[in-house]
Formats: sequence, structure tokens, C-alpha cells
Amino acid sequence: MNQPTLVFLVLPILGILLRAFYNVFLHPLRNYPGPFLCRATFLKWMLVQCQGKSSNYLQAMHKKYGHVVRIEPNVLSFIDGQAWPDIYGHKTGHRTGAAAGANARGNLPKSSYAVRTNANGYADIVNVPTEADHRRMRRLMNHMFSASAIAGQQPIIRKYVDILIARLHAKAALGERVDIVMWYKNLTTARKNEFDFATLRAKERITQGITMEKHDFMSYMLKYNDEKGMSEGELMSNSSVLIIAGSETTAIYLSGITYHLMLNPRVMKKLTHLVRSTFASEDDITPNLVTELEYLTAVLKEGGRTYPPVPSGLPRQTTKGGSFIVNQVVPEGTVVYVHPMSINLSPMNFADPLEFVPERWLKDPPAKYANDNLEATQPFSVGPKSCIGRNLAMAEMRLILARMVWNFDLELCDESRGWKGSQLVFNVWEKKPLIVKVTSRWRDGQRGKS
Ligand code: HEM
Repeated sequence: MNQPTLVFLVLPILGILLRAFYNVFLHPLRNYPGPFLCRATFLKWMLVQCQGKSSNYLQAMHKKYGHVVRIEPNVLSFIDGQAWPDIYGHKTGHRTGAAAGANARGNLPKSSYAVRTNANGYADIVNVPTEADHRRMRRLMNHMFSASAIAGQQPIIRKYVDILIARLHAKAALGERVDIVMWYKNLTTARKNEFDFATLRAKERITQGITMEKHDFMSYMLKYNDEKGMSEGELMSNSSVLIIAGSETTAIYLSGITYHLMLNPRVMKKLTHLVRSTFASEDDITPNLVTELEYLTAVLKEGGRTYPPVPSGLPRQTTKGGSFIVNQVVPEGTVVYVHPMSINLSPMNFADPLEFVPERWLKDPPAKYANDNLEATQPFSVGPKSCIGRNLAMAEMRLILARMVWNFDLELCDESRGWKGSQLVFNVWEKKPLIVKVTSRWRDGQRGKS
């Protein structure tokens, strides 16, 4: 072997082997369980992710190794409910001085590889690098999601739900089958644009300020935008992030629920009966009244458990001196996360974890589900960086779902059987079409006259 071959071939291989040896036998995380290849090199997990198989693989690994798995040399995945507050929750414990570090828990910083920058050069609430700046943005954006701001948006939501329902009635009349993922996506995207988040219109909207008495979402933010608020560039960045964060997730969430309802006739029948017997007419299905339907909310929560729109872990990094996670100090600089699909579907947290059982979320659940660890499921995450749009999303989804089952009988078409199981995950779901036969409840066209 000549010298260049030695340098270009043998040395890198030797480097990889030495690194793998260090990772397995000397690394601070060496005592954490996990598959050998994952503990030795990041390549194994990278390959699994590129194949879109991360969700099933990590679920299997948690089944084998328990509540914490070392999935890359420097990455730990958790499925103990306590990991949510410890990693993402509000900070508790000592913040400064000698006792800081291992004693402190919660709100760990986002791991550096998860932080991206924006095309316009301004940060948005998701990628803003400092805690102080995040708080500044969040404080201002909170106004957009107050109870009164959400109530003010109800006519807009209603307008788009009306359009969805009318178009689905037209499809039903023609006997056409629909891709419900696409229909939900169209609805939530159209509605978000109307909220004036759209970047093209956002600039114009920001310039108008609140002088026009326009009570859209943006006005709630602009009203409080003083010198401690956001620059024009930041407002623009956040307008885009709101569209992305808000529309697709809601559509995915609803698609998952619709799929599970169609697979579970018992639940579908119970929900349909509840909605159709509670309201005398479709006009009575209002945001306030649907909130009172406990079973409807339980269906939504079970949907968030069985098909979380964000199925992959949101990476955070342990801090100086290590961070306290699920009763142990995890060494400084480790990337940690809760893996939603694994925690939600683990028998460690739920009875019949693979079944769609909304009853587990009722105030008085059947005995079999009384010991479920409901806090283990957090589709909106927890803590200071959890979903700011949670209440809006829940209000919107309650209304859409109630109106859907009020109007239609839904049937899963053969080509979409196995829809969920066949989907790959590339950080987010692949979002395959979900083909549904939609039958109007009023086959004779007497819609709403029941
Ligand atoms: C069912 C629908 C939704 C789900 C499942 C969902 C889920 C999430 C999750 C898991 C996070 C945490 C992300 C992280 O830690 O990096 C998040 C953050 C966020 N979500 Fe949602 N979301 C939904 C709907 C919405 C809606 C409707 C909006 C707004 C219109 C929205 C706006 C945001 C924003 C701005 C953040 C960043 C918050 C921060 O960093 O302080 N989301 N969402």
C-alpha cells in the first residue's frame, strides 16, 4: 500500500474506530442503554432518519431498553412523563451560584443544530437565540391568542368551515371520494391567510397599524407594540412562522383523528350521536357550546396521543454542571428530548396503548384506564416555548370536527387502509392522501332541516 492510500483510506477508518471506541467505553453517556451501533456512531440513527423509519425504530428501542435510550453517541431520548417538565417545562431550582446546574431543571436551551436563521435576517419566536428576546416576542404575541382575540376570530373560522362543509356536500352529491388531508389543509391555510399572517400582506398590514380599527389578529399585536416590542423585520418573520406553525399542524391533527374515527365505528357512532343529539340545528354548533362536550374533547386528546402532528423529539441541550432529568443528572452538553410517538404509545404510560380509546381522557375513566399517565402526552409541548396557538387550535378543531360529524357519515376507502402505519416520518409526517367516502346525512338534500 503506498503512502497516499494509507493517508486517505486507512487513517479516516482508524479515526472512526477510535471515536467509536471512545463513544462506547469512555464517553460520559457510556452507561446509558441503547443499540450498540447508535452508541458507537451517529451514522446509524442518521440512516434510520433518512429512511423515514425513525418513529417505529425508536419505539422498538424504547420497548427494548426502557424509558431512556441513547440513540446517538451524544443524544438521549426519554419516554417518562416527568421528562416533559424536566426538559421543556418552566425553570425551577437554583439558577445562579454554586448550586446552579444539576439542581436546576426545565426550559433547557434548544440544541444548537435545531436553531436555524431566517431568510430576511430577522429572528422569529422559534429560532430567536436568547431567552430575553424570546420572552419579549412571546409577551407581545400572547395578545394575539388571548381569549378575546380568539373569540374575535370566530366569524372567520366559521366562514371557512362553512365553505368546507358546502364543498364536501357537493362532492358527496356527486358520489366523489375526497382526500381529506388536502381539504383540511386548504381550510386551515385559507383561514390563516385571512388572519393577516400572510407575509406579502403583513408588511402592508404593519404599516396600517391599528389606526384602521381592523380587529384582525395582527391588531392585537400591533396595539401593544411599544419600544419593548418587535421591529418590523421581526414582525414579518413571525407572520411567516405563524402560518407554517399553525396551518399544517392543525390539518394533520384533524386528519389523524378522522382516520382513527373511521377505524373505530364504536367511537365514531358515540361522537356522532352526541353531536347530533345535543344540537337542534347546525347553527347551534358554536365554539362556546362545543367546549362543553367532554367526549368531543376526549376524542381530540386521544387523537393527539395516537397521531401527534409533531411526532419527533424537539432537541434541547443540558446545561453547565448537567441537568436533572427524571431523577438523574444528565451530563452537560447532552442533547435530550422526549420522543412523542414513543412516549404516547408506550405500555409504560397507557393501557391498550395502540387502541383509540377517548374514554381514558374522561373525568371518570373506565377502571382499566384509571392509571394511565395522561401527562405523558403533550402534543403542544409544555413550558415557556410550548405552542402559543394551542387554545386557538383546540377551539378550531372542536368546531370543525363537530360540524363534520353533524353533516357527514365518513367511510375509509380501501386504498387508505393502513394509512398511518405506512407513513414515513421525516421529522414530520409524510402526509399521504387519506381517501374518504363522504356521505351527506341529508341524502334528499334537506340539509339542516332535521
Ligand atoms: C394542532 C395544532 C398544533 C400543534 C400540534 C402544535 C404544536 C406545537 C409544538 C409541539 C410546539 C413547540 C415547538 C418547539 O418547542 O420548538 C409549538 C410551538 C408553536 N406553535 Fe404550535 N401547534 C399547533 C397549532 C398552532 C397554531 C394554530 C398556531 C398559531 C396560529 C401555532 C403557533 C406556534 C408558535 C408561534 C410556536 C412557537 C412558540 C414559542 O417558541 O414560544 N401553533 N406548536
